[in-house]
Amino acid sequence: QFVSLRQRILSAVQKNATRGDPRSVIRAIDQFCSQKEWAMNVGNEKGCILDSVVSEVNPATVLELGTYCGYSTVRIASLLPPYAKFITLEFNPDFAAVARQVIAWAGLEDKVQLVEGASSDWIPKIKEQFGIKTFDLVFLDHWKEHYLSDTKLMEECGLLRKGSVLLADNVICPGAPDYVEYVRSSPRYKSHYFRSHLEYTKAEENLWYLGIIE
Ligand SMILES: O=C(NCCCCc1cc2ccncc2s1)c1cc(-c2ccc(F)cc2)cc(O)c1O
Ligand SMILES: [Mg+2]
Repeated sequence: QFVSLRQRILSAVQKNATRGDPRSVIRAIDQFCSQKEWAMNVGNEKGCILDSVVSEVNPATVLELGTYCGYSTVRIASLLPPYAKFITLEFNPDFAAVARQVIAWAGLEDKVQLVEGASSDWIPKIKEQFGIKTFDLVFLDHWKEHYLSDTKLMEECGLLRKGSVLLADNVICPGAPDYVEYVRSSPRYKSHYFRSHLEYTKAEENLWYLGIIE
């Protein structure tokens, strides 16, 4: 019968990755997506940039918007200090179900809280639900047309502080032009981009780095 792409990604992890070894989980997904079928994981090229930003920020609190199969969730969680609080939001319950199993296979289920639902519903509830004051790092990889509205919502909810870092995937492809325009023209942000390519392709892409300065 029909097996969904996300199920095939999970099977590739369970077949080719070692339980409790996050790097082998990442490698298994990248091999599957570059050799068998494209999928919208952040991928290894942008993933290495993500790793370097996580390592540099060394965040105590992290929010990921858009879990998908948990590929970037595993990359981030494997680099966090033991006391860190990491929340990842996923809207699609089928993606969330696969991501939970991928995160568990990597042995990182205790480092991440996967929350199902829409970012616009959850962002206003994070402070009281999870006892988090502000986020040191936010990785935006969900609906591209919600990057701007959700960034403004996080500001309004007091979830961002001076020094918070926002890292956004896909600002070129599929693109988040209103977000880029807003953050580039705002005095509150120091922004720059990392040149890269769309996952598993040669298409031009950037990761957009944002530092909150006020
Ligand atoms: O749409 C993308 N990613 C978001 C999926 C939306 C899932 C959501 C999560 C969530 C959580 C909380 N609230 C609301 C939401 S909505 C995406 C698409 C491409 C792409 C690139 C070229 C193509 F030809 C075709 C697709 C590449 C990427 O790296 C992506 O990230
Ligand atoms: Mg993406």
